[in-house]
Amino acid sequence: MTIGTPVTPSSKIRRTPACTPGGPKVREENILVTVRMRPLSSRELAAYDLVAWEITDENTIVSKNLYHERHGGTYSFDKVFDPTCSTRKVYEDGARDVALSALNGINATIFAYGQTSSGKTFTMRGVTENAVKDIYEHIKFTREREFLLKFSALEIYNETVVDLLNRESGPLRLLDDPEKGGTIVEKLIEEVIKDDQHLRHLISICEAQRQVGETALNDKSSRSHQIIRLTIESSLREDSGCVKSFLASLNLVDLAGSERATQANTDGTRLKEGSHINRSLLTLTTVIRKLSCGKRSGHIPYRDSKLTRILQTSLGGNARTAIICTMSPALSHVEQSRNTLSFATSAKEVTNTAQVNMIVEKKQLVKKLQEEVARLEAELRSPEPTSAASSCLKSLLREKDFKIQQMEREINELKHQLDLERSSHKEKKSSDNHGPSCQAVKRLSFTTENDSISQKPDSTKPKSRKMGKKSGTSSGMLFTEIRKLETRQRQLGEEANRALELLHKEVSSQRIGSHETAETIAKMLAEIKVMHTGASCTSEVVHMKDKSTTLREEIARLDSQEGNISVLEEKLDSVQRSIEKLVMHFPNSQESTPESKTCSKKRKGGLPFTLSNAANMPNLIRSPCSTSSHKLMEDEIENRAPSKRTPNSEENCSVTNVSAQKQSSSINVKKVQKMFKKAAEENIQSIKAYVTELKERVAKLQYQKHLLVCQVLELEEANEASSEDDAETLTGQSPTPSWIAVFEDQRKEIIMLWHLCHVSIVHRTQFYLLRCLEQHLDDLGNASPALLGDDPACSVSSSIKALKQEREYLAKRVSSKLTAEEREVLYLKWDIPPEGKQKRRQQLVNKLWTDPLNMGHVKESAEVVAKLVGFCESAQPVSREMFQLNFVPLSDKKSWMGWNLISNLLHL
Ligand SMILES: Nc1ncnc2c1ncn2[C@@H]1O[C@H](COP(=O)(O)OP(=O)(O)OP(=O)(O)O)[C@@H](O)[C@H]1O
Repeated sequence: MTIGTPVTPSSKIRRTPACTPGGPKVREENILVTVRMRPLSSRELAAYDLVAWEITDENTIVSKNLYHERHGGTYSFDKVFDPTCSTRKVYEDGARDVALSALNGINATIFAYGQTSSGKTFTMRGVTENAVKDIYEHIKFTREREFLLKFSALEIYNETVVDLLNRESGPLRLLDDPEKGGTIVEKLIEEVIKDDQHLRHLISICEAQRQVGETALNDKSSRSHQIIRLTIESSLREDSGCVKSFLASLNLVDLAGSERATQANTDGTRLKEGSHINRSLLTLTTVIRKLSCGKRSGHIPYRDSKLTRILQTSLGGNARTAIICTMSPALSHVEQSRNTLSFATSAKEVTNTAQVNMIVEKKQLVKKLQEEVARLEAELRSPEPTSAASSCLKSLLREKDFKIQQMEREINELKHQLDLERSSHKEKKSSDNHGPSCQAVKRLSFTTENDSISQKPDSTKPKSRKMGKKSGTSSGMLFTEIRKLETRQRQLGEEANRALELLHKEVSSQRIGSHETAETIAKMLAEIKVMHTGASCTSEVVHMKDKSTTLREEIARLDSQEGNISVLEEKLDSVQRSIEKLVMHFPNSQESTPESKTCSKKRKGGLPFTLSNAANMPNLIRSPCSTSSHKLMEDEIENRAPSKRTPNSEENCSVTNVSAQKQSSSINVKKVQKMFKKAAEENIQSIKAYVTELKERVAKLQYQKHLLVCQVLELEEANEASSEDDAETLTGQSPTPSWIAVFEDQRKEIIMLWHLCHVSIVHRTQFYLLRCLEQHLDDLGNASPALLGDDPACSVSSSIKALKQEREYLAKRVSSKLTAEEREVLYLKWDIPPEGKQKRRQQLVNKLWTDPLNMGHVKESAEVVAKLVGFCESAQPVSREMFQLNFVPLSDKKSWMGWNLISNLLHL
């Protein structure tokens, strides 16, 4: 038989005719729905079952209403096939046209739907066989085109996707296809088909691999949904340079059948399978029912089952679809058959918008590739992290942390704005309106050196004191913050100064390093002193002007001091370099004793010059005559030469006594010299560590300053906006909805940054749900670096490690915080196989918060984490409002720990 280009019956095509090369024509058409009734089965015959249906014409089926029930009924479809109809006829009238569309670049799906043992597999086998035959006939007679066919097959068994060509690959993940808007099955094998025999062979492999089991209704009941996919690509053989190729896929779907446990007589594994089958079919029915009410009939729950996710484009999307509904004629199954017919009736109303899928012209492709190459080249040219990769990562992490915090701040601001807008609309502008500036002021919780580290807002204070302040008070607070900042800047200068002085002393007293180094240090010392005096003068002048100056002037002034901080940073850099040189000058700098190694290790744990002990810094710089050095020396002498030990240890400290020792023992003189060297070396190391710390603190100061500037500007903008809003409210205009869009966008960005920075998932959940988990965070014992405010420069690896620990912690709570049923549902939903290298609960927790681009996944992860940390302990489900812009006012809650953390981060 010769088969030309498949033709669609004109009755089925409502708009644009068949695909025309030249542009992607969209065609809108309803799903083709046919019904096939099988003969009574031997079981049914043996049970003397009656035929409950009558096919009155090729489109109509009528219930015989043997029991004279009220719900009789007539059903009409594109075709109704009686039990005598051959599968070839079913294929020709109910599937062929749709199936062969795939040869012309239109996606096509054919599936069989019906109760268990109604004949789905029987029908789909025949349809597939016929389709393969016709496809190869078509290829044979379409010589002008070249075809490339690929084959893949999967089954969905107990909500787990398995590759039928490679079962060993285990459960497969579904990914969203951002380009085509559908779903991709990750790692699904696609095999190029050589010929029709090869294709048949592959189909038979899948049949053998599929999950089949015996039930009371069917000896070989399919326990999974099977999808065979043929991808067909074709192009004209002549290479004219601008020829379009077609690309489409044909899905041949054999669904598992709906079943009643009582009828199918299932228990154990079969019962579990049955419940999964029924659940996914229910989702399919819901999707079809909703689509039949029109595409704009609200949310279509494609994502509720793997089946509907995979078939999404075939259900109301870019595909032509044919559904063959199979049914038993038996009276004993009349209810199930009625359900099938009702599903078929809904499916008839579903409209698809299929279009010809063309591959881009070659020239365009070449252009695209060239662009891509250019982009990659540009990327290669841009500076790459080199040997200092880890420090780059650190600074990147810091930058991202900063960005996250900034965004979190902005989100909170937006949320607050929205709350305000809402309340202002409700209360119609009250004179005691809480302006947005309050929020900005509230967030200004920098701590000074003398403040306590955890400056949580005093919840006992009346709310009105915290929230009810007007912008005047806010400005006052900002002034204070600016002053604090300046004081800190001054202190830093002083400390840098002190460090240099010490270094200078050390260099001159020990005569270490070159003369040049000593001179450089002296010069830097002088410069920093000048800079420091300049800064103090400025601050005094400002203090005089205090009352008259405006916030913006303050910030401008603060900005003009930027240079000072940068200079300070540079100076510290060169100090560091000088120290490096000095260290190199120590003759035995490489051969540190085990003891000095221990000392330096100890220092790593905690620098000697923290803020609190900065005043004691000079005491910590050890001179060879200091008690500790002396002790060290004594110990060494005691260990090495006990007999020569001098009773008066004070005498050992002076050079004269050392000379005396020299006379008596040359070994001891060498020892003492060594002591001196070591002490000097350690002093320099201490100063080096201190300078490094100073540098970090200068960086923090910069950061703090930026934050302050942002907040002042924000405060002023907010005040302006607030007055505009007031004016709007008075004129009765509604607030702008762009806040919502901005909020959504920023939230997405934050989620991505959280992911990239390995931020604690509890923190993410906390922020995502915008509810207070402070108590739970305390319980967690700050398991993650994201919860620790005192180490902003923590490394990526430590973040990952902490995140891992956090996941382990959460995994331990799975059993206690989730019911067995909840766990089971989650395991199925999240594709957690019963057997795996890790425990199921760990696997589940490992999957949480892993797909930042998928908002559904983010929402579900937040829900699960919230449950695990006990957030939803009151058995209240996580409300929808939490994920939208309808937040509970924060004033009712404890303050959120996050902002305090920011101030901790800023704590110098
Ligand atoms: N049209 C038909 N003519 C003759 N026999 C049929 C027909 N349809 C189905 N059968 C027979 O009925 C039995 C059940 O069919 P099948 O396994 O295809 O049902 P199913 O709907 O796929 O069931 P399940 O959902 O349990 O997998 C098989 O033995 C099959 O050969």
